[in-house]
Amino acid sequence: MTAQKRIAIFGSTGSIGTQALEVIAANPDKFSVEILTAHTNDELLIQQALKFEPNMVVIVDEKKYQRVKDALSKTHVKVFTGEDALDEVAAMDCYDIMLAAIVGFAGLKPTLKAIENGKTIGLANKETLVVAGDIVMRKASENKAPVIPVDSEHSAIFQCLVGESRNPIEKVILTASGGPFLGKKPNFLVNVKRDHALQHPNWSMGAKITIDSATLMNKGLEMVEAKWLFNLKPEQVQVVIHPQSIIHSMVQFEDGSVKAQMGLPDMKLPIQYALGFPERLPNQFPRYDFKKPNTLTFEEPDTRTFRNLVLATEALYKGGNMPCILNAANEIAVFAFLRNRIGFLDITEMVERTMNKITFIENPTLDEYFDSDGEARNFAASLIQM
Ligand SMILES: NC(=O)C1=CN([C@@H]2O[C@H](COP(=O)(O)OP(=O)(O)OC[C@H]3O[C@@H](n4cnc5c(N)ncnc54)[C@H](OP(=O)(O)O)[C@@H]3O)[C@@H](O)[C@H]2O)C=CC1
Ligand SMILES: CC(=O)[C@@H](O)[C@H](O)COP(=O)(O)O
Ligand SMILES: [Mn+2]
Repeated sequence: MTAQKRIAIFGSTGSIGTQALEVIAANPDKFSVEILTAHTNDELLIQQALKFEPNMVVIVDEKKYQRVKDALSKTHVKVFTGEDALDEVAAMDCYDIMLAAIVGFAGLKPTLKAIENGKTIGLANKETLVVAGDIVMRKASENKAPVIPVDSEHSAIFQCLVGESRNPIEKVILTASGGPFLGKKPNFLVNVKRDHALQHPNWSMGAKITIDSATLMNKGLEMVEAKWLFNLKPEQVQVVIHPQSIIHSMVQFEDGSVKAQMGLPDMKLPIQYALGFPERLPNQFPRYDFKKPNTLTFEEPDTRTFRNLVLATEALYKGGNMPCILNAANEIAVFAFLRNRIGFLDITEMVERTMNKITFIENPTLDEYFDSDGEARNFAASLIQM
């Protein structure tokens, strides 16, 4: 019997984090939970800690610390608080695999810390690679820290590449559902509100990524993520709309052969695959039924309407700090849209204006990525007050 893998879930109270805990609960002989972290959701963190009895938890919001500490006082769970605590526990010896499931730029620093300590990373947080993919992948290689994708498209590509290490990739084809506004035009999109944009047709996810799917920025971020994970040139990354989300992505090899990974849209599968890798673990997840009449369709993205895909492609080709700028502006814009401060189409407008404003750096240091992120956020935020 193989030893239990010791898991640290950064972002345990989110959509990915809670599904990861379901996977772990179903496989107690395979996994133990050592670290759980949350931003502000003290109640769920406490419940999770009482159930899984990790070594330690982090509640980033210092106002919630005492509540968590009191609630766990009769357990052996150590409680930490503050942003720096994420980096500190990421450097600890008590775990083997970090599931990087914090949303946004905030996930970058703890993930880098885990990489510097040679941990295996199950990477859900795509923003980490969008912001500083060159540094993250270089450090991962220097520290022999495997990065196993959790994002469904990248997990699909990773699965297609198993056993193909000698065979160059011609291109990868990322599938996109098209989101809730597939087929809609700007005259419709100008009026859409957050509640409609939060209705993803196939996946149940956190709010930020759900809005990104509706604007197609999610696929733009995933293009950059794919470049770094699989060491691709920008022209080797293609996007196709596949509204059913059954094919999770494809790899085309030099002989023209295309491999696809398929299944029902359920994030528990890529989460379980990353935690269990290289083993495939049995489970009771629902299966795709080929006997049911189903049509799988593919179409070109409408980039005249969903211009985020154009902006992200520009950032992908330009490189340097441009994807970091794109990401920062997008995070500010999505946050503002979720609070009804700006309209749906303003998201793209804000990202474009920020990309045109912030100084381009071809080979940024980590500090310069942090500076670019801060400058882009400030500029994007200044556009909201207008
Ligand atoms: N959900 C999905 O199906 C998929 C998600 N991903 C990616 O995975 C990541 C997580 O997504 P998802 O689970 O949907 O997000 P959620 O919003 O559901 O969860 C985010 C998690 O991060 C924590 N968090 C938020 N802000 C901070 C912060 N500033 N510092 C520390 N922790 C923070 C939250 O804590 P709290 O609850 O306390 O606020 C929560 O635990 C994203 O990068 C997303 O793009 C990729 C593919 C699919
Ligand atoms: C589940 C997952 O990986 C998401 O990134 C999903 O792919 C979003 O759907 P879209 O294809 O609509 O962006
Ligand atoms: Mn995805």
